[in-house]
Amino acid sequence: MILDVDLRHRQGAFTLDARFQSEGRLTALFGPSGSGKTTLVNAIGGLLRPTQGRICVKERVLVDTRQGIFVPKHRRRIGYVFQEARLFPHLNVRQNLHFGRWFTPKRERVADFHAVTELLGIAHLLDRWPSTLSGGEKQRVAIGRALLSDPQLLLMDEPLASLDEERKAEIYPYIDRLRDEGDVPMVLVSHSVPEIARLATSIVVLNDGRVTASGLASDILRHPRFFPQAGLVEAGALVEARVLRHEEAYGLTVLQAAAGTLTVSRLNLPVGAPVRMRLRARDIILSLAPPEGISALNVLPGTVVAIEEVEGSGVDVTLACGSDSIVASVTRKSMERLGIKVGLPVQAIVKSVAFDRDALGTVHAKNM
Ligand SMILES: Nc1ncnc2c1ncn2[C@@H]1O[C@H](COP(=O)(O)OP(=O)(O)OP(=O)(O)O)[C@@H](O)[C@H]1O
Repeated sequence: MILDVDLRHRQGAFTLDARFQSEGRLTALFGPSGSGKTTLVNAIGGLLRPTQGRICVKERVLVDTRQGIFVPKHRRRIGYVFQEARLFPHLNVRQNLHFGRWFTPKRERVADFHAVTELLGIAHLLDRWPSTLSGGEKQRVAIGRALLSDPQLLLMDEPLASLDEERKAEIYPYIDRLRDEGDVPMVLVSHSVPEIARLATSIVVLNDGRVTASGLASDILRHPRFFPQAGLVEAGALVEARVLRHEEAYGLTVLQAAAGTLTVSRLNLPVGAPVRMRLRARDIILSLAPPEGISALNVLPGTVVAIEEVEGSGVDVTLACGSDSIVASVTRKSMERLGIKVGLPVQAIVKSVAFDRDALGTVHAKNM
């Protein structure tokens, strides 16, 4: 288990009461402003002492108030990256990176300077001064500095929040690589659904100091009800696909997912390239028969596997489409009119596909 947290902490009128476990290589802590994300990260990092509870990172007990254990922050081997890069202005990039190693005992230094700078694409910046770097470059150096301290875990508290969309898109592929190729698990605080859909393998949803959901990113993102603050706008299923072919004459790309094929605006990706798509629950229309005479190109056959009532007049209908699962938000009235029940075969008409592309961030292909 990478993270095992069960803690209570009071600060003023606010109480954090958080319990979750995560095996994720990148665990996103998601929730609205004031829900307790930073408080939780600070408790894991040792910047605050929780009133009560237990925190384990990779099976190592960092806090156990019952047993009187509280490992001080400099002994936790946890790297921190904040919203602002906080580089030392009087040190160049190389010196800033070496500073990361300063507090790690020599025998415990395993992170390879060359490998880290290559992975983050900062090897050509080593002699530059922080003031000459872009926001995205500064954050990559800050991540490198944290990694070179040989942490057991990397905590990132909204590291991209102060960057514009273009700079964020520049950093995403590096975080993808760290997640997939590096050996340091990460915790990312974020309140951006597209960001966590792009990066997270596990998600912990916080609301008003409590964990309202936690689990695999693909499971959590399917359910609109876990994202009340995002409304139904952002939530949806994550579906992996590959570029099957391009239809140049129409400016379209056909993607192959387990659920079927989907046609979207021409993507600048080679045939065979993997794409992670988000099919938002509110962008799925259900039909009992294969639709005819409509302009939508994306219709996926599926079977209803679950129906969940949500607040208000809505219902979440989960479909199995091949080995993918897709959620549609429909009104209770539509559900009754169509006679939707578990086991019923239906057609999911996908109005719009949101997906991520390296270096381009999230793109929306509408009304295909
Ligand atoms: N030192 C403190 N004393 C009293 N209350 C505090 C203290 N620090 C934070 N709080 C309160 O605790 C709550 C949780 O704050 P926290 O910063 O953890 O939220 P957050 O989810 O990280 O928010 P944001 O996304 O805005 O950074 C807030 O209501 C905040 O006002």
